[in-house]
Amino acid sequence: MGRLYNTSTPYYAEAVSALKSVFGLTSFRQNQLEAINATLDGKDVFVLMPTGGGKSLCYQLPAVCKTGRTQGVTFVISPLVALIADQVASLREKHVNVDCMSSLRTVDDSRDVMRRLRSQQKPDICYITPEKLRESNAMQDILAQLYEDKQIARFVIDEAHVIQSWGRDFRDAYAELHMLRERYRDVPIMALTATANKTAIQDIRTRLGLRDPLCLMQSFNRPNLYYAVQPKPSTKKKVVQAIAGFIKSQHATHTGIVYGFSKLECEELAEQLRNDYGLSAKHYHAGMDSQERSTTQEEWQSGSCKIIVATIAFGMGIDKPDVRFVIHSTLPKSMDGYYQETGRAGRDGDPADCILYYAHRDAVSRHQLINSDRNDKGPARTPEEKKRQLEDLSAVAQYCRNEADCRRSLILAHFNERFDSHLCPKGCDNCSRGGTVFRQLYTLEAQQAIRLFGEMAASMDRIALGHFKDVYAGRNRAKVRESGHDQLSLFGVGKGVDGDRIISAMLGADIFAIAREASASGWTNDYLKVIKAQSSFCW
Ligand SMILES: Nc1ncnc2c1ncn2[C@@H]1O[C@H](COP(=O)(O)OP(=O)(O)OP(=O)(O)O)[C@@H](O)[C@H]1O
Repeated sequence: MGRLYNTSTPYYAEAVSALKSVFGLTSFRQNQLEAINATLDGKDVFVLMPTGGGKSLCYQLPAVCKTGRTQGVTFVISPLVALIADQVASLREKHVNVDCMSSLRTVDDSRDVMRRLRSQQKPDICYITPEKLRESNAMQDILAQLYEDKQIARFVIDEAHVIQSWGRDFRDAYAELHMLRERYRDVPIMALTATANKTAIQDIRTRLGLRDPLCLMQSFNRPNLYYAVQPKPSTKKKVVQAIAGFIKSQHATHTGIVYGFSKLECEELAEQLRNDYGLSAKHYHAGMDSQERSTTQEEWQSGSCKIIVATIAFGMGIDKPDVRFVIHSTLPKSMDGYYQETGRAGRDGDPADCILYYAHRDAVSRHQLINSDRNDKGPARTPEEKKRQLEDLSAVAQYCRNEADCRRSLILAHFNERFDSHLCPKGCDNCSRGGTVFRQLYTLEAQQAIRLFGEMAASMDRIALGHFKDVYAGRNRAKVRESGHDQLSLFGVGKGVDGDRIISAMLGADIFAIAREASASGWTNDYLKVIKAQSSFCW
């Protein structure tokens, strides 16, 4: 559907008029008009737009139009009550007739909304959480009646990626949304998300039963974001020092987000940034009560607190335009997650920094955690979940270890988008370094490391990582002498090369693996294992 064709639809005049009079905007952004025209024409639509791209307008605007093929209420299924509250407040300021059903509403409020849905003064938009939709029988009755009266204009599934069972934001009530198509066959559906690769898109389409949808996708490139990966210092104290140093030197007066892994880590990090470095930082995680969380978020949103140190519980629906930096103190769970989290920076289009601190030890602990049966989200992981989480981890670790390729190209490749790295001059650490990247084959060194491992394994059951590195590098340590490994024919075979990097890259390529074991005294030891041999090896 071309742009010209879009302006000649029967819906265009009303859409432009509403854009100006209701939303106070002057022009459509990429794909907005296409989405609006298609849904007003009764078609299913799938919208994939980067965070901050303007997805909300794609369904809010048609909801106030009267010329569409389908009439009545636009139901918006949205996963977060806080997000719903923000959207409702902002629409009410624009005098849009909007209601919502969520756990934040009192029983009386909900009754009121349902009464209005049954009356002649129906809202144009009704936001609802998937849980409320599933659990309320009264709501089901209302929907059935509205459907019979042809008074449902469309269903909108916001943050549609939540429907994927393996997704990190998965909610089981989302999985049941397939019933919308089954029960209300003629009602058009619009699904929107900012995070989906090809498989995920197909999955969302199938799960929602979309019928020949108009798929609107656009580049995921965020040209104003600078991406960099920094080596993570070896102690907690030095990590805080590095983060504080970066903020103080580059963003002393700016707003930002620091993502940490655990609730405790976030609390400690925020406290140290505050007490030791005088920065205006507060923590945020799912373990806080909802009042405390919304107060912290409000303080950050209003600018009275500059830095939020958070787990990934902080994010979905954040619409603060002037976030100038997003720091990851440890590696994110997946490339999808990384894109989403960094996407909260620079929504106003001005430059912003995305810095990730990477240490191989973090990847090892995460690997260990996924393989263990502990799961922070409740029931133990299924084998399929484990596999997918390990794949996600491996993709992120590979991204972090890559010191040669354009980071923007790597990120966009994850969304199956080709990006010419020449268009990223100094837009990431790897492109900023300039010069020519030499790729060198290290097949021989890797093969020798595997052979050395074999020689050592003949006289030792479990080979500690540190010990292996010493023997590979030919270090004359007491432990090496005691084990007799200084007498092996391959002792010191990695002397002339950067052994740490070769071994770490072999770990990343799943040639080696680490088994972490706790000793009786509570210390943990990392032991090396060989997983597979590789025919060629380079970085
Ligand atoms: N056509 C437009 N012209 C100017 N500003 C717009 C337009 N459409 C949307 N915006 C603005 O862009 C910002 C982001 O829009 P919106 O919140 O809909 O993004 P989003 O795609 O839903 O992002 P997220 O995935 O993070 O929720 C808002 O401040 C909105 O007012």
